[in-house]
Amino acid sequence: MLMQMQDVRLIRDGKTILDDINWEVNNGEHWAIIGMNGAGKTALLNLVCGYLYPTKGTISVFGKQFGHYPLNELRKQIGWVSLSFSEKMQHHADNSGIQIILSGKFASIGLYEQPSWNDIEKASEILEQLGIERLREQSYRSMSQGEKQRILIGRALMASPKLLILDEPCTGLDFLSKELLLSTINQMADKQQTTILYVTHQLDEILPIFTHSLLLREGRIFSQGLTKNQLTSENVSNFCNTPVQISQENNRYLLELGLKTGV
Ligand SMILES: Nc1ncnc2c1ncn2[C@@H]1O[C@H](COP(=O)(O)OP(=O)(O)OP(=O)(O)O)[C@@H](O)[C@H]1O
Repeated sequence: MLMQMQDVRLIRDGKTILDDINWEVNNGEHWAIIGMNGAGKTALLNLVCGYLYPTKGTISVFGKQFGHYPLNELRKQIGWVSLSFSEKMQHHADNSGIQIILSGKFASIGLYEQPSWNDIEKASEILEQLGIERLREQSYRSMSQGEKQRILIGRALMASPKLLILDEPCTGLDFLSKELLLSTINQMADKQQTTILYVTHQLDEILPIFTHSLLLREGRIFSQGLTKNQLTSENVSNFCNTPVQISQENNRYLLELGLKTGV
């Protein structure tokens, strides 16, 4: 088992942000975490990485319970790609694609240590696997938003994380860049050993690689399990308190408002 939360509650400033969280992630699974704004998705990820501590309940990551494991060791094995991280990277915008990827080895923002030949080889492999070799020498500053996201995923992979968190990676991307990013994620899931937790508001981003889904509403798990059982018209209609019709086309989920009458 990779991660387990038992009966977790999180209270901050007198407000219950998460409650009754029972969730298990196993090797070989990739999870989509779906929730509206303010549902508690970021808080949930902060608990996984030990940036927040639960008010009640227990959390184990990689088989070790919190409090029994140095958090910096744990975090080295978790890659987290988010918009706030991408903003921090702006201070090192002169770095090239390969330099940014290499910095992931040292968990630093910016490259201060001399990488070995093995590191450079690994970074080159990642560039190739993600289909972004052409960004190798290009400055981060000059990359498009979608290219930056793909480089940051590469950076996270450099540390060979057991768990990779992609926090709304398609935010701000145009439809073409979004499709390119999704296809990169698809390829990566195929070739890397890492388990992905993918946070999103959008059902069309939930690729077939996401075997499992967790639907979070107002700080509680609304439902969880195999994606194909979660993303049904009935379940999603109940989840959003609005009748919706879910269909699948080319292995992608589509959502339409309103139920078809069938007549
Ligand atoms: N320190 C805090 N004190 C009080 N409330 C907080 C604190 N941190 C988060 N919250 C609240 O907890 C709720 C969940 O926040 P969170 O950022 O986890 O949501 P989210 O699902 O990631 O939302 P979004 O999709 O908009 O990013 C929000 O209502 C937020 O205002």
